[in-house]
Order: sequence, then structure tokens, then C-alpha cells
Amino acid sequence: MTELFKNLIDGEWVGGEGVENVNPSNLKDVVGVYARATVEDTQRAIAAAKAAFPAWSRSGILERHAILRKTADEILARKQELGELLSREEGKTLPEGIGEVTRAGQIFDFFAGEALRLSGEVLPSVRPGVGVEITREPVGVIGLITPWNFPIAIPSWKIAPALCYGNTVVIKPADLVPASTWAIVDILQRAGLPKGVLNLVMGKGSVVGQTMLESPDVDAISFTGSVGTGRRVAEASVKVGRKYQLEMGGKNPTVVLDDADLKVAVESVAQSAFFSTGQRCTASSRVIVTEGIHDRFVEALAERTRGLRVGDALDKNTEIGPVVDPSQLKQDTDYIEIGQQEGAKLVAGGERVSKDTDGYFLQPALFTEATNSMRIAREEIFGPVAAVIRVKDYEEALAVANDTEFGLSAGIVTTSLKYATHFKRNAEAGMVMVNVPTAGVDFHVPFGGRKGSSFGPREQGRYAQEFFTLVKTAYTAAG
Ligand SMILES: NC(=O)C1=CN([C@@H]2O[C@H](COP(=O)(O)OP(=O)(O)OC[C@H]3O[C@@H](n4cnc5c(N)ncnc54)[C@H](OP(=O)(O)O)[C@@H]3O)[C@@H](O)[C@H]2O)C=CC1
Ligand SMILES: O=C(O)CCC(=O)C(=O)O
Repeated sequence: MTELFKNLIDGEWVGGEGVENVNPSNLKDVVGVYARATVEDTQRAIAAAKAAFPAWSRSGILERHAILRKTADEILARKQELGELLSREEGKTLPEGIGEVTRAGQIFDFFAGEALRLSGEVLPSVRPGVGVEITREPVGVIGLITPWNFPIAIPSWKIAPALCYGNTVVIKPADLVPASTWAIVDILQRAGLPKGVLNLVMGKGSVVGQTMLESPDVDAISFTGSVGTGRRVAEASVKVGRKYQLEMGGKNPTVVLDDADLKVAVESVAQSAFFSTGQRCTASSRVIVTEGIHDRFVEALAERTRGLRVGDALDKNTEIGPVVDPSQLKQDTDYIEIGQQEGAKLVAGGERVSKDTDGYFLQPALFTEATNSMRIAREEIFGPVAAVIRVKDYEEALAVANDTEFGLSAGIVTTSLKYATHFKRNAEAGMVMVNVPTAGVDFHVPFGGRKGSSFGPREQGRYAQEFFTLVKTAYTAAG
């Protein structure tokens, strides 16, 4: 009989209806059977997190440090095995899977250190004889709702700071990819977390996620996913007056200027647009290219795109793994059709690829002759589809880059210090990349966007404390 991977509620592993987690590279390969939580399970998990909060919020920093550190060590020691699990359930290539697991380990390591560096401020008051202390306190029960595209890194960069700063947690991973989150919750539990501090409720957003949104006992929600669900999180949170943080879509530009190094430009765009099968909110799907380099660049990028090796995520020759599921595949192929109907020219890829196994394989698609008003240049596709937009000069490139409702990541490829500096200052995005891909960020610095991409304080690095703590200002008269 296949093992059932259970939910973790109040320190106990709890079963229920199980659902198969299927490998998108090979539909015959079942990664595991994972329990789906009910409304009642979710309510019990929230109640457990609430009950565990008073003790955990007062726990010693050494205890938090030790648990986070032990978790980091185990994740890093098992990176090959966990990388394979991740690649099997989500479809990114094995090096990408191992890379993501490594990043998760580094995140826990970073926050293990942060637990020892908690600090406040002591200031004199404007009133003589009075002292002012500024401290940070944990928020309470944090609900974490995560997407399918980074099944271990995103849960890690939400769980680690939440626990580090003394909060208790209820996490709901994406229904499509529960295995990686299950693995880190299991590691954290064995590392010594007291019962109820971390609760895992796998299952559907419409059941588990919705119950979290509606619960007045969830004090804060950190969400990553689509704009539509992000809006629901915001509306529900405003209703109960809770803190919330949203990371949503992107329509990230990469500007390529006449003076760019052609090789750097092609590799940077190919990576930004197509690696991880384009399933990154930081992926670059708008490539804005000035006239002088346009034809040379397009020719070289089209050749690179046609040559990208699509296949089984675990095959060492594969550069681009499968699309995650049939619904995302349909979204990708629909947009490839829409782009052609809109008048853009499909110069490379876009066709289904057949392999030995039944999987959702798609050759990355490159459009040229696109304009920034086309749907393929305005709407997030979340697949390996990129559109080249030709512009006259840097000024027009910057205007086109900023002409979007999103503002997560923006890239420029140039050898000009003047344009690089101007772009860093004037790109309307939370993250700007000069001669490096728009996707693939560091784990120890702030992550997040502007405009329609993000809401609330930044995630990751020291900046994570803004969301996961409450600031208190205390005045004391010396007496
Ligand atoms: N910016 C990013 O990082 C991401 C963006 N996306 C974008 O979103 C599109 C759709 O992807 P999808 O995974 O469906 O994104 P969703 O926003 O639907 O999913 C993100 C998370 O929210 C949960 N959720 C769904 N409905 C609710 C609800 N009513 N209440 C609470 N939680 C809910 C999901 O649960 P469930 O398990 O049921 O899916 C999942 O855990 C993609 O094509 C892409 O454009 C997607 C993933 C990441
Ligand atoms: O590009 C990255 O490293 C992170 C991307 C990400 O967080 C996302 O796609 O959700």
C-alpha cells in the first residue's frame, strides 16, 4: 500500500482523504499520496497555533537558533535527495531543484543567525528623566499560503522568519506540490519544535486557504501567488483587520541596448525568459531591444531558443523541464496562439515536444515584432514565452519597460555606466538587474516589487522582520 503523507496539527500527524502527487515529466510516476485537510482540520491547526503562541513567543533565542540551525543542516545534507523530490513534483531541472533546496538551507541558516541578533533601540525622551525603548514583538498566528513554482524556497523564506521572530505558523502549500513543504515541516518538527508551533494543512485553496482567510484567529497572512487570489487575501484581511503581505505577478522587462555584449544579452535573456520553464514571477517576458543591435540579437536568441533541450527534469541533458500541469500548459499554448493572432511573429519554438514519457513538454516560444500593447506583452503568462519589442533608443526603452501594471524585477544589458545608472534609478521595479538575469535572486537581501506586483513589507533578509514583528515604543520615567 502507498504511504499517506499526513498533515501536521498540534504536533500530531493526521490523515484524511489522500491525493496523488504526479510527476509532470512522467504522468505514470506518482511522487506520493498526500492528505487533503478539511475545514475542521484547518480550524484545529489555527487553534493549535493560537494555543502554542504564548509559550513560543517567550521562548529563548538559543532554542530558536538551535532548531533553525539543525533544520538548515539537515536540508543541506539532503540536498540531492530533496532536489530530486522537488524536480519530480514540480518539473524544474535537477540542478535547479538542488539549487532551490540549497537556497532553502541557506535561508534557515540565515534566520538561525538572525535569532541571535534580535535587537531594539534605547533613546532618550524629549522629556528629561524619561527613557524610550523600542522593541519588536512577534505578531501571533501567521498563515502562510504558497504557490507551486518554488515548492521549497518560498515556504522556507516565510516559515524561517516567522519562527525566528517568535510567531506560530499554519502553512498551506499549493495543492499541486505538497511534497517539498511536507519534507521541511518534517525536518523542523524533528529538530525540536514544540507542538502546535508549526502546523501543516495541505489541500485546496478554496477549502484550506479560504478557512485561513476567514479566521479571526489568524493574525497575519503572507501570500505568494496570482493577482486574483492576492486580492481575495487583501479583502478578507481588511475585513478582520489583520496584517497581510502579497507577492504576486510580474511582467518583467529586459532592456538590451546597442552597446550590449551580445553573448551576455542572449544568455541573460534566455535564462530570464525560459529557465525554470518560465514559471517564475521574476521571469522576463518582455525583451525591449534598441534598433542598432535588434537583428543580430534576435537571430542569436532565436537560435539559442530553438536549441534549448526540453525534457525530463531528472535527465542530465535537460535544460528546460516540463510545464507544471495541463492547466498551465493550456494557458501557455493559448497565449502562443493569442500572440500570433495579435500580429507578433513566432520565430522559434512554441510547439509541444514528445518524449519517451508522457509529460507536459513545450519548446520555449520566442516572438518578435511585438508591441507593448499586445496581450502577450501585458498579461502574465507564467510559461516559457517571450516577446521582443523593437525601440529606437534608451529613452523609449525605459518608457516601454515602465509601461506595465507590474513592477517586480527589471533588467538592462549594457556596457554604458551612464545608462545602467540611470536605469537603476528610474526603472519602476522593486529589483533592478544590470547585466544579470531578472530571475534568480540572493537569499539574504530584500525581495519584492512595486505597483501591482507586491503589497506590504519586503520578504527575505533582515527586512523580513518588518512583516513578522510588531514594533513597540515604551516610555519609562526614571522615578
Ligand atoms: N508570482 C508568483 O510567484 C506566482 C504567480 N502565479 C500566477 O498565478 C497563476 C495561477 O497559478 P495558481 O497556482 O492557480 O495561483 P493561485 O493564486 O491560485 O495559488 C497560490 C496559492 O493560493 C491558494 N489559493 C487559491 N485560492 C485560494 C483562496 N480562495 N483562498 C486562499 N488561498 C487560495 C492556492 O491553493 P491551491 O493549492 O488550490 O492552488 C495556492 O496555495 C499562474 O499562472 C501565474 O500567473 C502562480 C504561482 C506563483
Ligand atoms: O527568481 C527568483 O529567484 C525567485 C522567483 C520567485 O520567487 C517566484 O517566481 O515566485
